[in-house]
Amino acid sequence: MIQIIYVASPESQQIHVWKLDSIYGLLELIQVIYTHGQAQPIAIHPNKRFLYVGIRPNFGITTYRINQIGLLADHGTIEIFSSPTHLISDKKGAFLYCTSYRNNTVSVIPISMSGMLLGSPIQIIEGLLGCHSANIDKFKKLLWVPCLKENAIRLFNINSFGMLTSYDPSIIKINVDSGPRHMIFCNFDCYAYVINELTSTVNVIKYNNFQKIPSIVQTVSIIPKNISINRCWAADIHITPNGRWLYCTDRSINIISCLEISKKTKKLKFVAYQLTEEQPRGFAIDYQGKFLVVAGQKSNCISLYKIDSDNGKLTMLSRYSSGKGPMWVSIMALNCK
Ligand SMILES: O=C1O[C@H](COP(=O)(O)O)[C@@H](O)[C@H](O)[C@H]1O
Repeated sequence: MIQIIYVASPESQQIHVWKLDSIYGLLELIQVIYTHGQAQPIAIHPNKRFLYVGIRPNFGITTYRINQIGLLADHGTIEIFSSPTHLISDKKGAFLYCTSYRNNTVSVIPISMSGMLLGSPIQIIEGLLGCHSANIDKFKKLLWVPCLKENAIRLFNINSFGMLTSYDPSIIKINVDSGPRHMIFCNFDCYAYVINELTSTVNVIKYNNFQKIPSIVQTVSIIPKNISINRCWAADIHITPNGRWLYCTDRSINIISCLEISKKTKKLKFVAYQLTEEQPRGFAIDYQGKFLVVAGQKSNCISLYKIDSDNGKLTMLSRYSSGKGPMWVSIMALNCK
C-alpha cells in the first residue's frame, strides 16, 4: 500500500507532497505546490482523484487532480464568500461542505461527476457562531457542525440534493465555555468524539439512526495529570482505523495525547502523551493505523511517529521541514478504496 501525505502551509502558500516509506519509517518529498493564496483546509474526493484546498485572503477553493502516483495538478479555483476553515465532501463525492469559523457559515458546493467544483455555493447556512468543522456520521445522513462560540453542535439533515435542513433536535449542548472544534466518528458503533478547544476535553456522544436525541456519555481531559496548564488550546482529533486508539493535540503545551477506546462501552481512558512539534494544529493517521504525522505551525516541521498497536504509544521515527506554518495534514492510500 503506497500512502501519500499532503501538508498545507498557509504562511509559505505551499502544499508539500510526501510519500510514506512504511518499511523504513521515512517520508520522501515528491512535490511542492505553490498555492493561489494561504492554503489551509484540505479535503480529498472519495474517488481519490481530486484534492480540494481552501485559500485566503481571496476566499477560494482550488481543485487539484491527483495522478496515479499522488502528484497534484492545478485544475482551477472557484471563488467563495467566506474564509475557509474546514472542508469535507459527502461520502459519494457529490457535494463539498465548506465551514467558515470567521464568517459563521457552512456553504454547500456541488461537485461534478468529473470531480470539479461547480462554481458558487447552492446553499449558505449563516449564524453558526464559530463553526469550526462539518462532519458526516456513519449513516451518511447528518451533518454535525461544532460551533465553538455557541458551545454546541448544530445538526443538519443532508437531503438527496446535498442541501441542509435543520434536524430535530437541531442542537447538542456542550458544557459551557468548552469550545467544540473538531470531531471524529467511531467506524463500528454509533459514537462520536468531539474535541473542545477551550477546555482540552473530549466529549463522547452516543447517537443512533432512529433515536432522536444524541447524548453525552463522558467528558474526559486530554491533559496529563502531572502537567499544570494556564490555557487550554486543543486542536485536532483522530482515531486509528481499528477504533481502539484516539489521539488529540493541545497547542499550549505541544502534546499529542493518546486515549484508549473501551471495546465494550466506547468510553475513553487517558493512556499516554507525547511532546511534539510546536503548536500542533493538524495531524493525520495512516490507513493502516501504524503511523501518525503531525504538523507544527510554529516549528515549521512535521514529525512521523510509529503507533504501537498494543498500547497506543508513539515512537518518533523521523522529522522534516515542511513549509512555513504547516497546519493541515491529509493522508491518502493510492491503491485502496
Ligand atoms: O483553532 C483555531 O482556529 C480558528 C479558525 O481558524 P482560521 O484560520 O479559519 O481563523 C482561529 O481563528 C483560532 O485562532 C484558532 O485557535
